[in-house]
Amino acid sequence: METAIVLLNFGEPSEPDRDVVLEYLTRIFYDNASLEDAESEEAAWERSRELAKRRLPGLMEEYEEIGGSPLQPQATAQAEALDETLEERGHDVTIYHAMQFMEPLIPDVAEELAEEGFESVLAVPIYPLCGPSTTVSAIDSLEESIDEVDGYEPDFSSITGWHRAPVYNRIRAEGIREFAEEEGLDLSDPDTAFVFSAHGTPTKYLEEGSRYDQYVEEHAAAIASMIGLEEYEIGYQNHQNRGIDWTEPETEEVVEDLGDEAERVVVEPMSFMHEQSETLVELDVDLAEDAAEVGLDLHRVPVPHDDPRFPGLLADVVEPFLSGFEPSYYQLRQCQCRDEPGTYCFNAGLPPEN
Ligand SMILES: C=CC1=C(C)c2cc3[nH]c(cc4nc(cc5[nH]c(cc1n2)c(C)c5CCC(=O)O)C(CCC(=O)O)=C4C)c(C)c3C=C
Ligand SMILES: [Fe+2]
Repeated sequence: METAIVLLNFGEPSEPDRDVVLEYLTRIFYDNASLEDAESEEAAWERSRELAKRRLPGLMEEYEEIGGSPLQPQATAQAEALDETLEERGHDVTIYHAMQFMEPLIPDVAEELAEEGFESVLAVPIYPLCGPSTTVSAIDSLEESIDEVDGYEPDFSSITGWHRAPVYNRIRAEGIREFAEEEGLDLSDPDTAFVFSAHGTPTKYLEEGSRYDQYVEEHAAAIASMIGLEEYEIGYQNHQNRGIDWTEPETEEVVEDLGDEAERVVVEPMSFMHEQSETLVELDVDLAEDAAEVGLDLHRVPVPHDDPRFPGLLADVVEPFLSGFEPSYYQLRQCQCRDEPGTYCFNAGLPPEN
């Protein structure tokens, strides 16, 4: 029985093309339409187009600055590396990658899976920290798209949160250590501040039960203790377009406040497994400028998208599904963020907050 593994990503335009970026933004806003109370689906699309038009000039500027996003080639390389690793391990499997908001779009990939007739499909979102608008929404979208294909009913499973996988933590911790060494930084120097920067999320999603902020906090604590960091800050990169509340504090504010305390700041972009506008522009350009204004040199840790251990980590995570043994043998358990049959993660045992 051949299995398809679908690596799910956010997607980002490879070229700064206005029409493409407008459509990309419209899809993102529509996917998050539940943040507001639209009266109908048509009204939700209308509102998404309005928000997209408003956001377009700013985002175009970002893509022009970097000549388009490198996310797509990096995601393709990850899929190829996983393919090779699984082949070396003797698994008969085909790897796809699908994007929530850019081609190859999830519904198109679902059609392809049906045409090829895979009997089993495993969805693996490449988001290190499970969240409702990314991990959960991407899996929902793939399962719904498969359901919509007439007469196609493969076994469907998915893996949501994998930030607790030990190898992943080692990749991030060693990445920080190596970067500090290369840049000649002493992370224990009181003049060197450290900030974990996470993509933010609307607080409405947390109120509805997402544990994203807790994952951010526990992962930052684990990495800090692996690298012997006693003091650090967490900041969120927010996308406030609708006048609703997002996670606090913002990375920008955190860095501005550090101006009185340190000479430099090291920033770890903990939410990402690809370089993209959030790292290459929001951090490397905009945040570096904000930091300079308060007298801080900013050093941004690179995203370990091509770490040679990453394909092995993904292969370990998917192995029970390919070999037919019980995923709980590897501590994978029923996911609580997506409480659907066949959805597994490493996070189910999260202690309740307070
Ligand atoms: C490659 C680009 C992006 C990644 C990866 C990404 C990850 C990510 N996003 C959220 C939560 C939200 N993001 C939202 C909007 C949004 N995100 C990106 C890009 C990436 N996000 C863009 C271009 C946009 C559009 C808005 C903008 O200002 O640029 C939203 C929706 C907000 C809304 O509808 O009002 C959410 C929610 C998380 C948690 C995450 C994790 C890695
Ligand atoms: Fe986002």
